[in-house]
Order: sequence, then C-alpha cells, then structure tokens
Amino acid sequence: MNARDPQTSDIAVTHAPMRQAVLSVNAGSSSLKFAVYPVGADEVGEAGLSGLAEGLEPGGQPSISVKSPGAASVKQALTLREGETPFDAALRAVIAAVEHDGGPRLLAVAHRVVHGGSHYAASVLIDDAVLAILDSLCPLAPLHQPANLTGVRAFRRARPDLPQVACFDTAFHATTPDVEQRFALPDSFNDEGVRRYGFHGLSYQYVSGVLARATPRAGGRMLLAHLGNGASLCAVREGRSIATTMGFSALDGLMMGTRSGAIDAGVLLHLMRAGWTAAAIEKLLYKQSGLLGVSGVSADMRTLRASTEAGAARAIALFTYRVVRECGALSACLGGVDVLGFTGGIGEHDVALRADVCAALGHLGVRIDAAANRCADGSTVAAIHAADSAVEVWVVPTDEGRVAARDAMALLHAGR
Ligand SMILES: Nc1ncnc2c1ncn2[C@@H]1O[C@H](COP(=O)(O)OP(=O)(O)O)[C@@H](O)[C@H]1O
Ligand SMILES: CC(=O)OP(=O)(O)O
Ligand SMILES: [Mg+2]
Repeated sequence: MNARDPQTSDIAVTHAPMRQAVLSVNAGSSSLKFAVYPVGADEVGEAGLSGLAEGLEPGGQPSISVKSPGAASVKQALTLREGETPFDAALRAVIAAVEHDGGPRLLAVAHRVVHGGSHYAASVLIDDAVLAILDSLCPLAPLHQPANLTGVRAFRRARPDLPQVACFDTAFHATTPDVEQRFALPDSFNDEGVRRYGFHGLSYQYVSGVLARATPRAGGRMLLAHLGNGASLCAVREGRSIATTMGFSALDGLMMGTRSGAIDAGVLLHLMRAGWTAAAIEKLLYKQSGLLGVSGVSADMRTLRASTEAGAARAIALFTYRVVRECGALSACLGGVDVLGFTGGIGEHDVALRADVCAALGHLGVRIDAAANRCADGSTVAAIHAADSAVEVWVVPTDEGRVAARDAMALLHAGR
C-alpha cells in the first residue's frame, strides 16, 4: 500500500463507459461506502465503480479502496492536507476517483440516511430545512444518523452544484399496520412519535424487487433476513412490509455485531438504579454487546467461525437462536411463509448459519438443498431450497445503493 495523495495520483482502476451517473453514499462513523450507478434512458444500472474509505475515526489510519466491476480492489492510504479531517480527505478521494477524466457526469448524490422518523415515508431532496429535521432525529439512531449527516454536509460543501437526496431505511416500513407500530404505552407517546419505525428498508426494498422478478411466489408471503453488522427480519406481504424486528431505534430485535437487540426494559431500569448514565447504557447496548459482548472475542462472524474459544460458539448459538425465534414471530404475522430470503454479509455468506436456521424452521416446511446452500456465496442470486420444500429459500446479495440511486433519479425527474 502506498501513501500517495489520491487527489493527484492515479488510482489504477478501469471504468466501463458511463455518461451520466448517481453517486450513492453510505457514511458511517468510521467508514464511507460509495458506489456509482449509471443512469440510462429509463433505468439505473448496476454499480460501476465502488469502494470503501475506512479508518475515518479521529486518530484512525484513513485509507480508501476503489473497485471496478470484474477487477480487484485497489487500496491506498489517505494523506491529510493541512486542517483536513480524515472524512474530508476520504470525500476528496471519492470525488477524484469518480470524476476522473472521461468519467461520468454526476447528476446527484443519494445518501443512505437511517432515520426519517414520522416526517418522511419516502426519499427527499435535501435542503436546510430537511437537514434540520434529520438532525433532530440523531438521538434515535446515535450509531448511524450523525455519521450519515456528516456525509451529507461534507458533500454539500464539496459539491453544492449537485442535488443531494436522503433515502431512508425507515421508509419501506411506512406500510406496516398500526398494531405493528404502536407500543403498549399511553396513547400520547405514539402521537409524539415514540413508536416502531423499522430499518434496513433500502435493503428489503431491493431484495423484494429482485425476488419479485425471480419467483412468482414472491407476490405472496416473504420472510426476509438482513443479517450483517446490523441485523433484522422483515415480513413482506404482496410486496409491502407488514412487520419487522427493529423498532423505534436500530437496537431492537435480533442480536447484532455489537448491539444487544431486544432487551427487557427492566434491565435498563436496574442499571439506572445502579448508577449507570444514559451515555454508559448507550455505549453498552450499541457498542459492547451482541456478538462482541457475548463472545468476548469479536463482532465479526468470520472471526467467530474461525475461533475455538467457548465464547465464540456461545455467541453464534445465541445469534442463531434469536434469528429462529423472531422468524417464528414474523411467520405468525404473515400466517405462513412462501419465500424465505437471506441477505447482508452473514446472510449472503454464512453457509452454516443458513443451514441451522432452515433446519430449525422445518416445521414451516423449509427444506434446503445442502449442495446449493454450500455453493451460494453471495456473488449472485441463488435458490437453495430442496425440490420438496414447501417454502422457497433464496440468497440475494443486497444493493442498498441502487435503490437510493433509483429514488434520487425519480425525484429529479419528478422535479422537472
Ligand atoms: N464468508 C463469511 N462468512 C461469515 N460471515 C461473513 C462472511 N463474510 C462476511 N461476513 C460477515 O458479515 C458481517 C458484515 O456484514 P455487512 O452486511 O457487510 O455489514 P454492514 O452492516 O457493515 O454493511 C460481519 O459479521 C462479517 O463477518
Ligand atoms: C440500521 C442498521 O442497523 O444499519 P447497519 O446494518 O448498516 O448497521
Ligand atoms: Mg449494512
């Protein structure tokens, strides 16, 4: 890896010809994922150039990896200019990599923003007023929203000429019924927005669309599992979300990489009486729990699979159990399951996890084909059910950025 300034250096990547494009951005607290989507006459195509800037936390070792389709990823360290933050340096490198000589003309930047609250049930063009509302939602998604908005602000500064669009993880779940959204709290809380929103909506929208084209049974009852660093399930009926495991925040539901998932509120009262502050509890639930907390080894499923520590096995068993348990709940909401879909880093790649979850769902009529399951590596859409399975089982590599890019183009067309 070399430490050349990417603004002045040639990142050795090749580009498929692309005249106009949308840049999709997913800005996290320590990383920034991006992908460039070609805009055709009436369709947003598959990602061309894509990449990841990492080590953007204060004191981190910032680097950027850029990948063209069919080529290996090229990684290089980022050199900070005077007064520049790692995030700004990453942004500069992203823009330089995308808008190289002969590169596409960018029409918009589509930002994944996790929380739209009760304000937005669809993507929106960002202006100062929108940004102020999105800022007010930061306490509801402290791990994601501030970082998402840092990305928005940085791109607005760097490219004020480009329309910036916010695409929400919550929007896909706006169709869930009142009983799904409501907490059993006094009614006034619901009116104030204390209710269940759900997340990973861009991923569920993408996967639902792919499955709708792949199988006629996707028009019925689908149980989708997005299992990555963040993890959730979504029950989709006739293409619309009817229930999901995340709620008011991205803490609810399944166990995750560093997040606890659902936890009895009594535990929080217990901690508060023992003197824990809100900040300490937030850190515990968002950053120190989940696979990391239970295993004491790692938040990364690959590391846990390779580990011989008892904690690693314990964490995997609990993760699996929680997925199975919530699959039971959501299959009840659906009244049965026609299609089960796996996505996210773990869902797309972890053969053993899929096998164990599917074995536990045998009572629903789920049977997988062991060889097909072993072959499904997340590089392409794959059916993994056995011929006698009552439920179709699919592995779908997700692409949240493409949904965001499509929404951005739809907004631009609508504004014309
Ligand atoms: N081959 C694999 N086997 C098991 N888990 C994997 C594999 N590849 C990636 N993962 C897991 O996927 C998770 C990250 O998922 P991903 O969807 O990429 O996360 P993010 O939410 O950051 O986008 C990590 O726990 C990682 O270990
Ligand atoms: C909402 C959420 O949990 O997102 P991620 O999986 O990217 O952490
Ligand atoms: Mg993700």
